[in-house]
Amino acid sequence: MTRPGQRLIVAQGGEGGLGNASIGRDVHLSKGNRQEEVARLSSREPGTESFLILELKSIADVGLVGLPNAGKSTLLSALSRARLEIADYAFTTIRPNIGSLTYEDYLSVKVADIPGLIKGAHENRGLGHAFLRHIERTKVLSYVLDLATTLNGRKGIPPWEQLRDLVVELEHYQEGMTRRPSLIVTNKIDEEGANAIHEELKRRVQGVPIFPVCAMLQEGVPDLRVGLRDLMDAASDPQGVDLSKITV
Ligand SMILES: Nc1nc2c(ncn2[C@@H]2O[C@H](COP(=O)(O)OP(=O)(O)OP(=O)(O)O)[C@@H](O)[C@H]2O)c(=O)[nH]1
Ligand SMILES: [Mg+2]
Repeated sequence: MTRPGQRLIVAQGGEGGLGNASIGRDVHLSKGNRQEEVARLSSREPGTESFLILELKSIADVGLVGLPNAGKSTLLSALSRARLEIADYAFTTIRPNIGSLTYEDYLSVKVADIPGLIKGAHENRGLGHAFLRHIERTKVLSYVLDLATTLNGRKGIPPWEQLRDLVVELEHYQEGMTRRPSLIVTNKIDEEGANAIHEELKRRVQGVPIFPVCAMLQEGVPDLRVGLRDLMDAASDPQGVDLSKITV
């Protein structure tokens, strides 16, 4: 069900059968005749039964995907008025958050922040990839990459590998999912050395727009808002991320 007020019959009521109440009190029948009359009035088709498992799929326009700690929740807070839990450890977000981004012409775009994905999520590593159902129907994907994972001697996953891992996981979840209009957000551009990593990412990844931001200080966020809007409106010729266009 995808629209408010939508109706769906999940179990059909029975046909006929008027019940005892339909036999007037003033009708005097012998016991035998009464039973016959009750049977006659009650007999028709029984209703159907069904057992339902309902699964909620959030409906958002933009889905933020990224490794844990990339800054997805910080970015959603910067884009919208959502106030979210943000912390310096993996898997801070354990359920999806939705925030609204409103443009000057009052277009409101819903952005979903889901728990971080890691390589092997489709084999249930990390929190698994069940959360991807919440971004299954988004129009636009925004990959949030962390520029700081290898700075200051850290031994994290460089952003181009983060991107490749995310694309692989999304494709495992649903083939063709990464073909929808996409952009890349390179976060933590404020960190020393992040600019060079951002430049390297631009050399290694072709075909989708890349927006450097510092989600924490909301820098680069206005340009990102415009970029998201362009993809929503399909202003240019939007593309998804193509694995063959990532050099790792
Ligand atoms: N230097 C810097 N740190 C940032 C920036 N944005 C977020 N952070 C920090 O990165 C850490 C993770 O931020 P979150 O927004 O919780 O990251 P997340 O991607 O939602 O993480 P999960 O919910 O675990 O998947 C926090 O300590 C943030 O303060 C940024 O622009 N610059
Ligand atoms: Mg989070």
